[in-house]
Amino acid sequence: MTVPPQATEPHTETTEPNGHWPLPDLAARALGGAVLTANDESFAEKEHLIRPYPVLHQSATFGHRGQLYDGWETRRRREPGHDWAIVRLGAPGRVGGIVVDTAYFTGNYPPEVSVDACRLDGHPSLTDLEAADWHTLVPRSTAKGDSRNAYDVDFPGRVTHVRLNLHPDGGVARLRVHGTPVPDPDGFADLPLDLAALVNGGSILGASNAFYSNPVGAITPGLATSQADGWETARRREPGHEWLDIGLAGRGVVRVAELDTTHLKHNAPGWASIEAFDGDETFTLLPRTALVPDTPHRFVLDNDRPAVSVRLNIFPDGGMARVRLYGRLTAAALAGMRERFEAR
Ligand SMILES: NC(=O)NC(NC(N)=O)C(=O)[O-]
Repeated sequence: MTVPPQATEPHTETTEPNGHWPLPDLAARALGGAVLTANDESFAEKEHLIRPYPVLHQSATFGHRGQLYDGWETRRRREPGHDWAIVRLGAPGRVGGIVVDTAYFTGNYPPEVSVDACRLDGHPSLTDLEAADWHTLVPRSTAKGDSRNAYDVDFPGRVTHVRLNLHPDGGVARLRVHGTPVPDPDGFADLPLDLAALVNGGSILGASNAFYSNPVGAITPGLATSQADGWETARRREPGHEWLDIGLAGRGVVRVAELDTTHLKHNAPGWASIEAFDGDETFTLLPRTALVPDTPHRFVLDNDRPAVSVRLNIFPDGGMARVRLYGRLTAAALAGMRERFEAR
């Protein structure tokens, strides 16, 4: 199916099943996720499963293989067994919840699904994956048609790949694998890193307003593709200002802040400041500073104090395409990261 890109899914559609601040989707294409293989994709291609966009549908749009779907759809199975697809997580980590979205699949959704996981660090081949030790994340469970089927997951340890199983066959529009990244500290060597980056273990802890987009975009790799890709608030009509709280990859010293207002042409904040938190202590990383629209700004900070989280204040409102906080983890934080990576 040829489906044009839409704005990325709004914040409200990515809420994590147990109701906390949404855990990011570890399978997201923007993080490097990929649908590696499927046993069957006769009706519709497996790659649709991790598209970041809301599901599109037009009824009675028949192609050479039947109705076109923005999802993965297998043929009607005439022999025993089930269908499956394997997805590589862009950010390997601990999985907290899975969403199997069957939007628009009504007469052809799988009545039951299950999800397995494995951990194969490095760059495994499909043959390696076939031979891997797979564990159950979601046992065989009922799925509804045309619905966001959300399943809680309680599975310890780092997952690198998931396998979605359809019992016995059918179509699924999207697969979201919500969780917490567990990075490999070896990848950092002894280099400074972006302590805010999701793939390095940074997280969004809260936001005063996330009306237009999921703020996790602001700590996602690469340049923002449009205004929908980043953090954008509604227009503020009361006194005060908006803010975004970011958990750092670990306790570390931030030396350079990058505040990128790219694509925010008529809605960039006028000014920004950054406060840092370390236990009971609060200190200023960046005093209130003027910003310009549609521009990546780099600020070298006069700082040698470690912090565990920061608050980015924007005045009075607007958003931020990307926030990068370059610095170094403390030795203890690096050791903690290694422990989490090695936990099985
Ligand atoms: N892509 C399809 O045409 N799938 C199905 N049929 C319709 N009409 O959606 C089916 O499962 O037979």
